[in-house]
Amino acid sequence: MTLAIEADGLVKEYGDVRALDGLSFEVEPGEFFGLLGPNGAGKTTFINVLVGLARATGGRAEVFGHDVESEYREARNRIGLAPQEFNVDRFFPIHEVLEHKAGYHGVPPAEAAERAATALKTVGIWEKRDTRFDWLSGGMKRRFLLARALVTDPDLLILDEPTAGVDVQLRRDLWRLIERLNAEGTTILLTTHYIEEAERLCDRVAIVDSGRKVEVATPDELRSRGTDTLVLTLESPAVGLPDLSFDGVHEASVDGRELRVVADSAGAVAADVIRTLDDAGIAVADMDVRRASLEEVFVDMTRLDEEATTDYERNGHDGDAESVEAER
Ligand SMILES: Nc1ncnc2c1ncn2[C@@H]1O[C@H](COP(=O)(O)OP(=O)(O)OP(=O)(O)O)[C@@H](O)[C@H]1O
Repeated sequence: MTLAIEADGLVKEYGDVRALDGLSFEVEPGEFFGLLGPNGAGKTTFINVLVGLARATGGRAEVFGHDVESEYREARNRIGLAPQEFNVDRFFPIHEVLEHKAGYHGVPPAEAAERAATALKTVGIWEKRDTRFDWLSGGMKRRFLLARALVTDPDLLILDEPTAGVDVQLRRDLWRLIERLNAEGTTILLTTHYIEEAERLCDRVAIVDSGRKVEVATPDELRSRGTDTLVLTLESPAVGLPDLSFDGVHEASVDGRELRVVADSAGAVAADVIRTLDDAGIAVADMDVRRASLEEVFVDMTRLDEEATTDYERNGHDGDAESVEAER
């Protein structure tokens, strides 16, 4: 089966900045795939390489089997991109902007007009069709970027921070719409700073940092790598604690009536903790388990990666880079 995205050892250097440092991963057709990483991790650079806005310094990438450089047109025609920046022609009514876009991708005029209408209706701004982009509200601008990405009927929809700066209601509307597109077969590549968004929408996520892949897994798998916190409410404030250092327990602390036990798995230690408390004459009134959020795991993973890089650099790596490539 042809992969939707195949990136293999991608490198992108801007002067002495290595925006991509050997990035490799694969996205299956029909997947909802998230790209997570801190600011400057290389997410937008990766997208720019896929859509031909930046030329990789090394490695290769394919979109539905087409090399993004040597088969630029074929690859690009499969992609709809809703970028982070509002890079829209501001002088034409928005329906015309969409028609031009479809025309540029080889769609004949009558069909282009039809597609423009459909895309505007899909994102819910059809009544604004004769308005210029500048006159749309911030939320409508986000909707419009999505319409523009959809007008070429893409197989791969790339959404770079699609809900940045929109209100909660619109964010949920956009989620529903994107989920529907995915259910209808469109492959989605999403970058977002709202980890909750990735957790809710994505089948798998890649965590990238400093231009490198740290991990690829389902949100659930990633969360299970974080720690659980067992929160016990005691009948009365505890003065001292019995020894709770069972296998898998990272720490135990008490504050008044609240005892918190941080462990790899709350389920694996709960019975031992309660029995030990009971033996020590400490009665438990209530118990709750809090699983690590994807956000916590993400922060841990990117911090660990940061520390590893620093050690590596301390040990003599000079990170040299060559000249800046001419951009397309
Ligand atoms: N055109 C450019 N010229 C020079 N450096 C660049 C250019 N584009 C990106 N960079 C650098 O490459 C690195 C990766 O940037 P990129 O925008 O890809 O990160 P990002 O993960 O998308 O970040 P954010 O989450 O902030 O959007 C950064 O250090 C950035 O400063």
